[in-house]
Amino acid sequence: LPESMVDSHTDPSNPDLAATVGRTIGILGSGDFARSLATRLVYSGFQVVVGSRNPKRCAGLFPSAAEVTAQVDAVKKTNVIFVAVFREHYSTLCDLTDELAGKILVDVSNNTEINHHKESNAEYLASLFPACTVVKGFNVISAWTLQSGPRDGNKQVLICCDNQEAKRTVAEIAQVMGFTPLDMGSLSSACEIENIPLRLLPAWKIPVFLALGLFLCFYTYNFIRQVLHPYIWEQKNKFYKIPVEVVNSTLPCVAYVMLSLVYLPGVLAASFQLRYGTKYRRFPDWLDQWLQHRKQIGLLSFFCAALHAVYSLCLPMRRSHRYQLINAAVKQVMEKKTDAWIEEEVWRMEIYVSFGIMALGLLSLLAITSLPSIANSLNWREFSFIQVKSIFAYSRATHHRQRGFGPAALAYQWVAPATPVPRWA
Ligand SMILES: NC(=O)C1=CN([C@@H]2O[C@H](COP(=O)(O)OP(=O)(O)OC[C@H]3O[C@@H](n4cnc5c(N)ncnc54)[C@H](OP(=O)(O)O)[C@@H]3O)[C@@H](O)[C@H]2O)C=CC1
Ligand SMILES: [Fe+3]
Repeated sequence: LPESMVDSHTDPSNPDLAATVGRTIGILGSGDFARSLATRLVYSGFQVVVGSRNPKRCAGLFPSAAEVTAQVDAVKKTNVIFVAVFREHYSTLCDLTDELAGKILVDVSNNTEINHHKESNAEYLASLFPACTVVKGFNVISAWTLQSGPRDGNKQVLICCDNQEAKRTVAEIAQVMGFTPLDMGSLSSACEIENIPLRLLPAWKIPVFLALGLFLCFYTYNFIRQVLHPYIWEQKNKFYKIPVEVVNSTLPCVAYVMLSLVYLPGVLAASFQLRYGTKYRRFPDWLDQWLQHRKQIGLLSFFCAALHAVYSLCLPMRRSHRYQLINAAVKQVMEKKTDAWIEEEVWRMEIYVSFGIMALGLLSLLAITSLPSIANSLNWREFSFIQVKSIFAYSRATHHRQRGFGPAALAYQWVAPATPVPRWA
């Protein structure tokens, strides 16, 4: 599992860090990534030397503090070299084999497809230059993030390498640049790191399909009840309900089922542990998966509830509603009734709306506290206070305290994952 390398290096008076600044860093390539990297390195206090096949042509594109020369010259001047070149062109660097021997090569490359090649780009580079130490890193950072600085955008730089010393050096450089290095272990993790920028919201796939499936089921049911049934049995044309009313009665159904699916796996996990009498036994895979998707399911539930609130607010805006109101008024006049007030109906509606607003408020609180930046600012008790006690009775909490912070306690949470995952996931 990834272990943050930050802790041992956060001290700004760290002599290792001080030694990194002022050091010369080499970059091979003069493309977008190389330019952004050079800019950031120069800002961070490093000497930069860029090795290009055509130094004259591209020198103007780099900050003036960076030296742009031929590849061979650049390589000779430094021990740490970022290879900002595409994998397909790695073999053209083989002319530099002698000059590169014994140096640290940082592979920053990405692929266009998941598992496109048999071996990762970094392992391929290492096989081309066996006398070098290859470190994988920085590929999860875009050229844009490098240029604009780590203030906005992803801060974590995932690093892996077989050599601890080289990995430490690159981690220190990343840290001086303002990024947060994250140790991902040996070079065999490179494949995993290279796949990260290519993944499309991996944790959201199942929850989104679940929400869509539920929506489809409930929509069909509501459509049959509110539109098809009156049409067939009473010959009433209620097709105008399709875009707003049917959708609006479907959304809360989806929201409720999704919310119950957030809490159900926790109960199942607790029963599982009670049944086996231990918290040290792994949950079955399906339950583990389910536990890990609770945050996304919860946020989608909140999304449906919020949409329902907006739809409901807009109901009286519709023309159909206006016509119905006028028709009812006309009918009332014809019947010579002057007062349509029904006390019971009035109270029902007032209480209904009030509860709806409060429910949405509570759900917003759950959703907001599940965001990592906010969840991190709460301690365990505060977090469980909001996540658990706002939903469950107090007795649950005493149960947590007896069982400690084991998976059973986690199981009641909306967000705490069953297995720790790196923040970017
Ligand atoms: N752009 C981005 O946001 C990111 C890019 N990366 C990675 O960084 C690397 C570089 O990307 P990027 O800068 O965008 O790409 P570019 O196409 O802009 O630059 C590639 C550079 O490679 C150099 N090069 C060296 N040998 C060759 C060769 N034989 N044929 C062609 N070019 C060669 C060229 O520099 P010269 O002519 O001076 O030798 C060229 O400028 C890639 O591996 C990419 O996956 C990773 C993360 C983000
Ligand atoms: Fe409602």
